[in-house]
Amino acid sequence: MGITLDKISKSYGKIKALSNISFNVKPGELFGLIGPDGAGKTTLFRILTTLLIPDEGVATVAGYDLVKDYKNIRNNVGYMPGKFSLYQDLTIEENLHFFATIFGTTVEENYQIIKDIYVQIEPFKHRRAGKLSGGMKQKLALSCALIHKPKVLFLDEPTTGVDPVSRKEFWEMLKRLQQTGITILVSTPYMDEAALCDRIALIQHGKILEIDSPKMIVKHYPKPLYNVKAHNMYLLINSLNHYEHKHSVYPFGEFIHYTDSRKDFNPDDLKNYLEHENLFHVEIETTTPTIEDTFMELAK
Ligand SMILES: Nc1ncnc2c1ncn2[C@@H]1O[C@H](COP(=O)(O)OP(=O)(O)OP(=O)(O)O)[C@@H](O)[C@H]1O
Repeated sequence: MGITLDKISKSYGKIKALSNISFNVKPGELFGLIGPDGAGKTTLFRILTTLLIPDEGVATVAGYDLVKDYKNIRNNVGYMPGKFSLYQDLTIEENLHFFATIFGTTVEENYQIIKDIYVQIEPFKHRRAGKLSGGMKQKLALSCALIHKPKVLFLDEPTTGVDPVSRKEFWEMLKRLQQTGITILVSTPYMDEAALCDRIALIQHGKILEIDSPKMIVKHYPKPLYNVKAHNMYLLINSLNHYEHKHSVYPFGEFIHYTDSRKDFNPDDLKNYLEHENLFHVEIETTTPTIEDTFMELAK
């Protein structure tokens, strides 16, 4: 029970939030939507969870048509919106019971599905949701999104504003959840999380740039990429930016990621140029593009 989208478009007045979006998420797949703020991720989630109607295009979720079968979609999907979705004045336990009740089920009936996640916040079950840490809110929101045993789970930036340890734990949880057969569509602006998905779609300005597995998506990087290092990073980046043959220059950890506009680029030419610019200890070596490099290049 996956997801299919065919030429979905949506505008808010003059703003084209989504433009001709087509892709499939296979049943049981963990699929990532990767893009910066304003790329259109939330709009896409709201359409797929039947909270917004697209201007154009058709889509199915868990085998149901977005418009015709919207009630079935609502009963069969779990949605964890990016903005906090819980009732702040209700306790952990009350929030969970509330979500179970509106879906016509009970916490006891489906406890097995959330047990792994819920046991971590159960000791605080009488605490109001408004008083929880980011990581605890996130676990509660996920428990609430799962309590009616959905076939498809939508997670909109679930780790934004969450500390690195909780982020890591969250992704371990998602992987375990995936083993139960649920289809997961998750959005994130973090490229390290993209690498943990089965497949990813890179999205910007409402358009899909590329879709592939994290391993294969970097093969879409169109040029040889180089790590460049020298004694003074500030001078290095300035000099590279002024080099007439530069195609792209991005700081990347202890290196600058550099591509050249020429087909017959010889790194020795660049080295000579940089040494003329008074840079010492210049090192240039080829490197493998990351998902972030690929995104930056395709988004140009
Ligand atoms: N209700 C609205 N009215 C007008 N414009 C909107 C509305 N909602 C979103 N937009 C615009 O549509 C575009 C896509 O927004 P959307 O929220 O879907 O992106 P996003 O990738 O989820 O980003 P973010 O993480 O910032 O929410 C943006 O340019 C945004 O400003």
